[in-house]
Amino acid sequence: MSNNSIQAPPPDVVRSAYAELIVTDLAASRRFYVDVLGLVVTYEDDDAIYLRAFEEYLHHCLVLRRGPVAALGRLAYRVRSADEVDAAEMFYRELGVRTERVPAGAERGIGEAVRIEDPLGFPIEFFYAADHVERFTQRYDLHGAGAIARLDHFNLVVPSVPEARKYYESLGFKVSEDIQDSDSTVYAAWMYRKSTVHDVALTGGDGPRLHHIAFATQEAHQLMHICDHLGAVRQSDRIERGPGRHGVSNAFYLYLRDPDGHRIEIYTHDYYTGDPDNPTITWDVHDNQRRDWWGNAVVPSWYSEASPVLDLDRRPRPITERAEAREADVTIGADGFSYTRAGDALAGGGPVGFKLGEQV
Ligand SMILES: O=C1C=CC(S(=O)(=O)O)=CC1(O)O
Ligand SMILES: [Fe+2]
Repeated sequence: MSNNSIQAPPPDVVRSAYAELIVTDLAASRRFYVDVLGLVVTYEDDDAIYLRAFEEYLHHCLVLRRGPVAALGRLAYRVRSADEVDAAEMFYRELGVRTERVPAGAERGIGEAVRIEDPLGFPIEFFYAADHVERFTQRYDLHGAGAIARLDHFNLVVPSVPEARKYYESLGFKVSEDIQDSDSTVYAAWMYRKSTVHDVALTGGDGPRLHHIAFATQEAHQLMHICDHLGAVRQSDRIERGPGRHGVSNAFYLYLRDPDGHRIEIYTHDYYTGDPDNPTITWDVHDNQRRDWWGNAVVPSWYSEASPVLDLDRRPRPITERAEAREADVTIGADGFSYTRAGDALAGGGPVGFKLGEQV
């Protein structure tokens, strides 16, 4: 995919702004996202629930829409002005991907927008105008102990991380961190427009698929409360990975699976990346602490499972297999208890690379 011939400038993306998830049981999803996660309902009807987090004043950051098959309906980036919606239309028409202009209200609470099937196969919307609603930042009378502050990022499963990185760099995103190995295979990358570690993460795998949507909290104890709440309602099986401390991003993290299996990350305390010379951190795929700073295992489902994505006609996108090595196949760190340091030779000729003995 070459962008050499593109004349039109890319849209000025501010941040990841909302996602639309297709869910098969709206009531069950409501019990998870509202009753457990505590997201605020801006609007709901029989077909959809519009949710926002406590620091947000736009109409929603998440749309749960009832449908026959659980999938990603749309990811939306907010751009800096109405003119940038025009820029998005010009940029993508020149790029030659499917591009549609939709009127204000095509999505409740959102103004005029441009929707595309991006070069990576994802359904993306660029918008500026949106309804403002009450911001509950200091409505501590409404916050639960697990209060979620805002939407933070999207994590996308893509067959080629370098190809996806090049596309997002053409949109002005910069890389904060990535995971490589000694032959320069790239397994993952984190890219940003807002001044944090990422708005979008690229995870090497069969795609296009949605790996997860992440929400930020102010404090780590809010993640713990969500775990305690899930335990109290006997839904601890919604906890897939964590809580723990990431190596990449340094964020405290928790991964949950919603009633349809969509993965949701609750995430806090990453770091500032806003200076122009913010350095990129590259992790070795064999570093046991890259994905969990404490060296805890990454459960296999975290590498293998993700949500299918729909095209603009709401049909599931075909999946392309990753051609390069897969992290779960090559890593010797933070995955199913393997744990080795370069040059290790365990005493007594035992298996090299297992923490606490071989567990899988
Ligand atoms: O947001 C993230 C930050 C870090 C990590 S990792 O597991 O530490 O690589 C995963 C993640 O992409 O979900
Ligand atoms: Fe994440």
